[in-house]
Amino acid sequence: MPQRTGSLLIPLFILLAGLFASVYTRVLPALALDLLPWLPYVLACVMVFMAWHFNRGKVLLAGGLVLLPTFYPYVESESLPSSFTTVAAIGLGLLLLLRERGFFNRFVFNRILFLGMLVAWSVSYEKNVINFNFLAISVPLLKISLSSLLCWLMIALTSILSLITWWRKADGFSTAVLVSLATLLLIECMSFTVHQESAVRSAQILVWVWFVVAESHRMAYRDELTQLPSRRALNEAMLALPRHYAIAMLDVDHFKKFNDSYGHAKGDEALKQVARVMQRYDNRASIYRYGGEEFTLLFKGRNVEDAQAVLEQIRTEVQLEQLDVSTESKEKMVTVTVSMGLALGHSSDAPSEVIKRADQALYQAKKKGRNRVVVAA
Ligand SMILES: Nc1nc2c(ncn2[C@@H]2O[C@H](COP(=O)(O)OP(=O)(O)OP(=O)(O)O)[C@@H](O)[C@H]2O)c(=O)[nH]1
Repeated sequence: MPQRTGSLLIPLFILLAGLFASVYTRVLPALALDLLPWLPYVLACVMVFMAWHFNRGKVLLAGGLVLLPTFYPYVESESLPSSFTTVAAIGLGLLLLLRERGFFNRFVFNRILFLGMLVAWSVSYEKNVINFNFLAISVPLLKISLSSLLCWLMIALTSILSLITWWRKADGFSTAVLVSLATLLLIECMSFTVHQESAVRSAQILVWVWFVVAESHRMAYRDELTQLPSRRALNEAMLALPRHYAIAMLDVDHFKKFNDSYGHAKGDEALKQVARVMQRYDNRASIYRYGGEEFTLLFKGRNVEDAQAVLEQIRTEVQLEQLDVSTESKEKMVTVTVSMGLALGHSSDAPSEVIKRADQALYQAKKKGRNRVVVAA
């Protein structure tokens, strides 16, 4: 499934479930109806707890921002959108530009101060403490005030920014921001009752709870450098292998020398490049970073038959990829090569034994001169 579609699937499902639930709020028993308006706040507490537990300062800020419009009562339609919704939208957009710096530190404090300043401006404006008369004039044709037009323009700009960010990254955070913005606009534009709004807003907060859970899972099971599944994911996959499978171990040749010659950062780039080549074949094999400069490819079922051919293709493609190691004084492009060992497994074999045989075959490939694939006997 393409990454973009995949990233949207669960957040959209949560939002749709919230919308679906909002239709049925009428039939809820009286007690549930009394409790429903509190649900977003309870979920927000869960969100803040998880943000603290997983050290996610941006999630803490997002929690405050999505609740912000609830602190100001619904305003008349002619002054749509409320400045609180505008601040919430701008704040969510700004979060996309900021780096995650943890939950409790001076960065988060400064960010809260900045958002607090925006909120103070909004309150002052909505309560007529500050008054810009020219913002009240009506815009010809659109029949809305200049202030409403400016708010809409800022929301539109933020939405475009988040759409572009999501399109480029398709990561959990940009998806949560995008779905949150869509929910803010829905709540702003639809005439929801208090209970319907609570149901939809609860879904909006659940999207963030989902983000923290999914992100922690990703951190546990993905390798940070290459973004490939990690050794932990491999260990779990080994517990549910089919009857026929094959395991290949891949190792970058002379990698210590590469690091010593061009530096650790270039070494990291080389590892990412090798990972990218292997990912071209992720429909034929599951690919994992085993550790260091070693990777594992797991072939299952019918893919076992052409495992060797796939490994040969990977080997060829890796050595054709150029890597720029230029310095200020000298331009230089280099290539790396990889060696691989392949072992076939059967239901009677312990997977750890198959990995061991693949490792021995890899050792043979190194001994025979590297840049080759050896199949275990
Ligand atoms: N840049 C970078 N280097 C790494 C990483 N993980 C392991 N290494 C380096 O990979 C090198 C592995 O070297 P060796 O195991 O001696 O093997 P080699 O130099 O690849 O030689 P052969 O395997 O015999 O071809 C070590 O220098 C590690 O520091 C990493 O994530 N990034």
